[in-house]
Amino acid sequence: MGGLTNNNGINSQPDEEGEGCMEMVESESLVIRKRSGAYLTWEKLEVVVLSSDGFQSILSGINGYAKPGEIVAIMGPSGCGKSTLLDSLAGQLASNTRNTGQILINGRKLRRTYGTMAYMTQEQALTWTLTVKETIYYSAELQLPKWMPKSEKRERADRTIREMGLQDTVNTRIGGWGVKGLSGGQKRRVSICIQLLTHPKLLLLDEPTSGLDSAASYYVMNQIVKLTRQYNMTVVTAIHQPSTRIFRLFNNLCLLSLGKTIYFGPAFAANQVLLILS
Ligand SMILES: Nc1ncnc2c1ncn2[C@@H]1O[C@H](COP(=O)(O)OP(=O)(O)OP(=O)(O)O)[C@@H](O)[C@H]1O
Repeated sequence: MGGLTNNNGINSQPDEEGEGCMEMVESESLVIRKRSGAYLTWEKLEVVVLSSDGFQSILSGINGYAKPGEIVAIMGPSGCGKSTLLDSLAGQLASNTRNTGQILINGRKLRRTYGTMAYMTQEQALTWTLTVKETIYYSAELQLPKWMPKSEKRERADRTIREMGLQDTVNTRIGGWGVKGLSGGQKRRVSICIQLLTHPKLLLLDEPTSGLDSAASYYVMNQIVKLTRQYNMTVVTAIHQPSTRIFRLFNNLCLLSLGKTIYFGPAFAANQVLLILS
């Protein structure tokens, strides 16, 4: 079947539970309530980089899980392997790497179908000449399935714009290269908005708050928490030095050091570990 392919290379077909079909005949809110979640597990993950001298280990024996309606934060010093873990979970590792271990969603291997997964990488590119509305409308056109009427795509785009608090900026250009446009925080929100369009069951975010001040960071993370609960999403996010207020929003913490898990468990219970490490 030839469905649309979005910017993550995900095929815009109904997933194995046929949810795309349900959406054709039922209201969105009903579909959201009916959606089963994605229980993600990763076990004995190993990632190595291949080079002319042999190979170098980047991740070693990593285990963890993420549940629907909850957020797992991946933390650790720069270079410890946070992005590599997210790339592995997304099935988007660089071609010079090899991985072993098991990544399962609801006990099965990841099938990259419409609405299953969205991944916001650190370098998500936006077209600086487009307005926010154009960016989100074009993304909706590309990512949402062919069978969805244009009016519904627009509705979904408008709703997602509101959910990320971007309604006052819809006619502002993204900007860049000397052209005044959105603030850094607003750009991150546009990037997240694009990923949310398909209502993914699993959302992977690499540093959604990088470059933002503490108020903007809190706003972004708090919105993500609300949407995680509302859509029963499973969220895994890499984050660098979150404030205490943001840290309290996380359910579980996966703390990495030199490519190994040094803590995985409830974020509230991690204070002692973080104190010892600081
Ligand atoms: N494709 C690759 N080729 C060579 N080395 C790589 C590759 N991918 C990752 N690495 C190396 O693996 C280590 C972990 O990188 P990774 O980007 O996962 O770290 P990180 O914790 O996300 O860092 P940061 O917080 O700075 O973004 C680094 O030393 C990096 O240079």
